[in-house]
Amino acid sequence: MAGNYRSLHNAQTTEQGRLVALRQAREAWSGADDPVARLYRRASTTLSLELLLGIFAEELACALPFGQLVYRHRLGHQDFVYSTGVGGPHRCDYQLTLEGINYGALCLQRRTRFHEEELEIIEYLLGILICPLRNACQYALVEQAALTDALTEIPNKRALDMSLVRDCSIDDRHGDTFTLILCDLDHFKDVNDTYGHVIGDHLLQATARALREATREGDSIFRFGGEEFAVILPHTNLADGREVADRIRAGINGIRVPCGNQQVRVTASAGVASHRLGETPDQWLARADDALYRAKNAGRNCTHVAHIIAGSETQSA
Ligand SMILES: Nc1nc2c(ncn2[C@@H]2O[C@H](COP(=O)(O)OP(=O)(O)OP(=O)(O)O)[C@@H](O)[C@H]2O)c(=O)[nH]1
Repeated sequence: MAGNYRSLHNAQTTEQGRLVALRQAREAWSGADDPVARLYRRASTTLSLELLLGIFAEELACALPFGQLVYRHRLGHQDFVYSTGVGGPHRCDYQLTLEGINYGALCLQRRTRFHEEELEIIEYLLGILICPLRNACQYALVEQAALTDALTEIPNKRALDMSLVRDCSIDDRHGDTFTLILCDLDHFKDVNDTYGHVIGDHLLQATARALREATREGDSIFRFGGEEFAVILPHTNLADGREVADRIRAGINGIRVPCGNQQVRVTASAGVASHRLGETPDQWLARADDALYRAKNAGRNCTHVAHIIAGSETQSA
């Protein structure tokens, strides 16, 4: 009995000792104020690549002076670039890999050369960065997939909604002109019914390419619904937006999808609306949709614009 009590007592003492040691280790770690402990702590607080690299740059700057940090990585179908500071003639480059997978390239530059012990510090801190960096890259890919249409590989309706909100507020704050084009393939149901969904899918993919070709780098294209696409043109007024819509429609008219001994082709209708100050994303979208509706009613294969004349809204072909 006495032996049992002693071993129970010893076990409790050991448990308590472990707990105290863990507590002390945790307090020492969370209270430590060196770049290594801080980088460990801070890097685990975010899945944002941009924030993570900002944290890394801050902690690295506490450990050694550098002029510029540039990080580049191809994430899915987008290039991600983070850059901070001003460069110099001396540089060190790192290819960041974990378990054989590439997680981008990081380059540090400054005016004086890097010493051996400084390179060791950089490599040590990169060793801490790599796991959180992998998590952030994977998160960015998931986020990208959630905003991308799987068939056409262009941004989807969710991405359009986010863009409309952002562009409305930029216009309201800075008076920048944004024009929205809604573009819908004509009688697309007939294409599917006559030639099958696979041909329909090829046409949708070719339409996304035609949109890309007819627009500029700074313009944004989206698959809005089944056979409906949207384009947002920054710094563009209604008249120029209309021209772009016609160029897009001409591009779509030029698509030929081979099916047996036939070439399947399609036309498109478009509705164009420029954002008005104070207008909500839904109101802006509704005006473009209304213009598109009128283009369809006018016989399709044409562009209609929404605009205001003396306080009342009219459409023009
Ligand atoms: N192949 C294919 N078809 C799709 C996809 N998404 C939607 N559709 C088809 O697009 C067609 C849209 O038909 P409607 O809304 O009647 O429009 P429409 O036939 O183009 O007629 P209008 O727009 O009035 O000219 C339907 O047959 C949908 O099945 C897709 O991802 N792939």
